[in-house]
Amino acid sequence: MRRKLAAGNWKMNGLRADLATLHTLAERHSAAQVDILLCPPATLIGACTDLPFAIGGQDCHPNTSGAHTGDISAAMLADAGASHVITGHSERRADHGETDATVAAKSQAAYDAGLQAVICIGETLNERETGKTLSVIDQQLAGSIPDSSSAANTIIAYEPVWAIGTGKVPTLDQIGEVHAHIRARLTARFSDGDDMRILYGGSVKGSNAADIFGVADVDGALVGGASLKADDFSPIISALEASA
Ligand SMILES: O=C(CO)COP(=O)(O)O
Repeated sequence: MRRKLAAGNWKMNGLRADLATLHTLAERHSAAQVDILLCPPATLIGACTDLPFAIGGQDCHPNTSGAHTGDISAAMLADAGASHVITGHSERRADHGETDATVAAKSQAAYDAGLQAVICIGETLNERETGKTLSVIDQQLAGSIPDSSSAANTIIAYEPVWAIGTGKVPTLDQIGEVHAHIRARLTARFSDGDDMRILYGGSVKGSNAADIFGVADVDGALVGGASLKADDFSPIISALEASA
């Protein structure tokens, strides 16, 4: 049985004053029947460790240490109190030229430091409109997920690039098609592939969460904008609990 997961990705947002949001969420959801993961900017990880949620980084370097100014290793995230790290987010693939091989190396670094990786994949609008969605997903799954992945160390996030921050959401049938495809690939490749969680991400809101969580093989959400405010994230967590 896969436990449902509500994950928030704060991206490059959040100052110490915004931690109040997380304390409000903690008051409302400390006894949640689902897992909750928050990925604040790295500067806030240390200030989040007293919260009743899992805490994650948003990126890590593939190497364990060294001359990489401005980068953060997986071991540093773990040392600061994180248990998870997002790898291969489309914003990093686009802004920093990360390839599938980079994402696989970062995910392996996460495992080596004892972190779970939330590995992101998803097609662009052009790829969807030209009928390439499933082949892009196949390529990303094959290239971004290390052979050492398991349900214990890996969560997959399907985030169509065109749905991120746009208010556009695939139809439920489109989400279902991609999640079923990912599930089939995971079970074919990994002995515990049926236990790996697959999150949907891209313009998830309180108003569409229940419908999305009703789709087969959607084990939760990776939420950007709507995770920044307690009043926006809270209904998503509640919808996930109701679907569990
Ligand atoms: O990129 C996302 C989460 O990683 C999704 O962002 P939005 O929820 O803001 O669309």
